[in-house]
Amino acid sequence: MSALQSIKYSDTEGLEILDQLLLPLTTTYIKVHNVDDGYRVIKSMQVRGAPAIAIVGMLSLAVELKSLSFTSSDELISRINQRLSFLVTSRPTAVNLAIAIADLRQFLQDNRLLDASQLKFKVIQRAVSMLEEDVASNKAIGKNGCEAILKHAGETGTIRILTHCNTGSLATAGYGTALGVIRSLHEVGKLERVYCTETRPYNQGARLTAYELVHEGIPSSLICDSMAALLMERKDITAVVVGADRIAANGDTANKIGTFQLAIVAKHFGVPFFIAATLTAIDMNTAKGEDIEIEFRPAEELANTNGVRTAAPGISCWNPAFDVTPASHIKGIVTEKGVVSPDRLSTLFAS
Ligand SMILES: CSC[C@H]1O[C@H](OP(=O)(O)O)[C@H](O)[C@@H]1O
Repeated sequence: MSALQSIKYSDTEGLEILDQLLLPLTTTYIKVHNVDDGYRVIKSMQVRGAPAIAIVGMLSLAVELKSLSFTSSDELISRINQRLSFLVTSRPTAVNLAIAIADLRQFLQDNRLLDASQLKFKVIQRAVSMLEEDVASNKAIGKNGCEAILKHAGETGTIRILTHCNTGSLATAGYGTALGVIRSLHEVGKLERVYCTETRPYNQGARLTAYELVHEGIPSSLICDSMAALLMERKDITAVVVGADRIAANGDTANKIGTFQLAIVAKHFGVPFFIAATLTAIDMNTAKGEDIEIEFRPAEELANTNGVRTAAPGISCWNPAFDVTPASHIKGIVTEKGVVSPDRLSTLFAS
């Protein structure tokens, strides 16, 4: 059965995103007509996941440009740069969108001599190509991560994986990063069971990862975040595999809140901790984890569940959406180009 599709794009139908705030009980697609819509659905987390954020952001620019005409490439470039400066402020921690924006700005500079219609066509083509490129990258991540975990496990029997948040088809253009590794292990018949954390307060695990795993019949169990230590003590977990929103040059990794404590518990029990991410989540311009901006989300997202107040009225909330796992707690970073230790990220970019 095919995985769930978070992003739909066609030349004729334009751009639609699956409203992930309503999953898993309601499946509703929302039309995105321009960058204002793109910014809104990203900031509200109707679409989320570092790769999906980058793809929807760039496709929202593409659909906006298709509705406009320009008299010169200078006018086109000025419009695009102004919209990109707005779009990049939608969510600060994940770097994928910022990298895609920086790459597009360079592309515009390098191709500023093209006429407006040629340049507009190429900008739209770049955005559309991100969909296929992301799926291909995720499948390579899945293969590389599967091989690395089986090698660590000594290829004997089947294995048990713990994962956090949602890093599957709902966080990407398809297949997923950490969940792509899990899919690959399942496809080769080596996955005994995957445990997914609830991932409070947005519940990406309980609502989205569990949805993907059940949808595809992958053997899985849901745990709440506070059960992770007992799980690793009692269930012989082979490895922890999670995603990344921004990997600093020294290998420190920002990911969904709760990742850092999983890494601490994994280190305590000697369970290898893997990050799975595309190269576009690696930010070599940010030296270390403490330099990564952590997004804080509205108190209501912590105090409420499905819009119903659960916390005592009047209590204040501290609601960071991410934390940073130090490189010292990470065994390997799984990418589409291979698996490296956190201190060898630069080798991924060597020509
Ligand atoms: C491959 S998704 C990467 C990353 O994005 C998620 O954050 P959010 O749901 O807030 O967008 C989570 O941290 C995933 O690990």
